[in-house]
Amino acid sequence: MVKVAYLGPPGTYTHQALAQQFKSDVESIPKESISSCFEAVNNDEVEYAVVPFENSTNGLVVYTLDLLRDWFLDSEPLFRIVGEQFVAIHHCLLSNAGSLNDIETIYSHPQVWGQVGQFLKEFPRTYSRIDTSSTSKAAELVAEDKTNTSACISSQLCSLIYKLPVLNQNIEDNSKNTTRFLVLSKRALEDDNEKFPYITSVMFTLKNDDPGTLCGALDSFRQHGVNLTAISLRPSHIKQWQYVFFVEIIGSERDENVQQSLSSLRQDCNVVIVGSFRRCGRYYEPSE
Ligand SMILES: O=C(O)C(=O)C[C@]1(C(=O)O)C=C[C@@H](O)C=C1
Repeated sequence: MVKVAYLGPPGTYTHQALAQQFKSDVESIPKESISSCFEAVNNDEVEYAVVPFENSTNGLVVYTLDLLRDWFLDSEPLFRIVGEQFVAIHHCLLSNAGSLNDIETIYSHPQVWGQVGQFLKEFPRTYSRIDTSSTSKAAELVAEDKTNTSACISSQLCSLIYKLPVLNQNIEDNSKNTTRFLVLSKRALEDDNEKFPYITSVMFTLKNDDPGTLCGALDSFRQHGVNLTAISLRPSHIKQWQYVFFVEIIGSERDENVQQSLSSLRQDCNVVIVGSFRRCGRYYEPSE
């Protein structure tokens, strides 16, 4: 039986990502925050943790990016990103209210508001918006509310778990709305799908701010024929206006051209490899 931590309580989209990744013989352990998922994997309470990383409509989950920076920038922990999952995200409005006109408060996770902008713009009345630690926490709160004037934006699964009627479904702006999740662990996942490429996730800071340093850093990948597919940045928290850059490249850290590109990147940058893992097949078809 493998123990896996996830952002709880039960019914989150992260819980669905976990179920997609670990099909049997799994003990799912809900945590109150993404940061407790990192801690659980670091202190061996669990073998794996699943955390949200980015959404196709609303972008990066900055909490996760900041945790990666905080755990990896100074000291490399024993765990890494060992896999990814993609979940097709279809949001519902759940409530015990008789109609939308009775709803005074809507609860959801902060990542969600930007995914359902159109639905909320057309909402028939004014309401207060309250952020929760997850979409299922929102459902838990609405289920406990005896006034029947609150609603949550959560998954269809939450309607079953928390016994809340679905007032509206598929309220996401984009029908292809998808969230990407990361699997963290001290040990690799079984590598069973050789037809998909490897992805390597790298974090770096610049050693100096001379003209061309950042450009040269990125050119390390081009020089060695490595496909750089994503770049994001966060404040480094070391020095004012210094950034930590997160990049993703196609290829395994064991590939010769990846190793060469990383050694040329190291000339002007402090570099940390955050993970090197097989691309998940759902990247191509998230609802498969
Ligand atoms: O609250 C949840 O259900 C989560 O799993 C978190 C989360 C996120 O952080 O992006 C995951 C998917 C959705 O994009 C909305 C929320």
